[in-house]
Amino acid sequence: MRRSRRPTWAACTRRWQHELARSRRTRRTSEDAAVSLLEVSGLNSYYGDSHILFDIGLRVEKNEVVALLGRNGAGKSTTLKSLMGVVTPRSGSVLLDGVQLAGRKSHAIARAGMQLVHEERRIFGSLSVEENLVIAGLTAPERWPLARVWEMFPRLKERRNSRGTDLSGGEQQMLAIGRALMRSPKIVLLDEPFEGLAPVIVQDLMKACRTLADAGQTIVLVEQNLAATLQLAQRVYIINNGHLAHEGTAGELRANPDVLHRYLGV
Ligand SMILES: Nc1ncnc2c1ncn2[C@@H]1O[C@H](COP(=O)(O)OP(=O)(O)OP(=O)(O)O)[C@@H](O)[C@H]1O
Repeated sequence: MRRSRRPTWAACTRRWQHELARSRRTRRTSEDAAVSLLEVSGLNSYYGDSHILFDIGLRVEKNEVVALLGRNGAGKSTTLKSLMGVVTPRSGSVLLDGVQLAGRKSHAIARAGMQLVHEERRIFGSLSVEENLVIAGLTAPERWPLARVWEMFPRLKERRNSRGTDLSGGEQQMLAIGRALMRSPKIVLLDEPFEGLAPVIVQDLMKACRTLADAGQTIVLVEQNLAATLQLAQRVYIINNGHLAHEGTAGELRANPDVLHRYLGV
């Protein structure tokens, strides 16, 4: 009787394998939960002697749209430029998918999977839409097929043979975003994509950004258009005089007139 109650060797092995698999599953889940796609901490940036960003910290999860809001001159664009290495932060950490990017050159940061769409768009005016896109993808380690950009921005497909200078402001902005996407980025930083565009064009572009977000593209958005921002973003950070002043979901911000008034003047 006593002997029959003892577990067999095979039963021990099965139990051990089961425990091992369970611990692996648990470990993978907790690691995934702990590490965001982008983790920024203690970021300090200067222009010459002027201290512009003070200990900025933020996180962005994969597939998330996160917005940076704040008054003019608050430091939003400088934050994007500091992430992208256009401005070299004096201290702090920028981890993309666990890789440290702070202090690296922009081209290395681009190769690591981050793309900044500048406010001034930076497209080649003398080249066609298609040429602009193909050139953008040339040196990328991975790239989107053109068909995927056409799918995201059907308007660009219609204008594929038009020169950059012949496009409307909204089309140029689509092309600038399309150029970033050609490099198959893990994260796209959009600096004021709706700036200077007519409301009807903003609606078109918003639709395209929504499609992009729904397709799982991770985005950090800096934008003055609060209504558009709160429609697109799931979470929001407010920067005030170079300091992080507020963090929350878009819904929480909408329901918080005090914060809206204090930091955004609305
Ligand atoms: N190249 C530069 N040299 C010196 N100071 C700069 C430079 N660019 C921006 N600044 C200053 O840094 C501060 C933050 O500017 P930044 O452009 O980051 O603000 P922002 O929140 O993006 O505002 P905006 O919406 O007006 O662009 C401002 O005081 C601005 O005058």
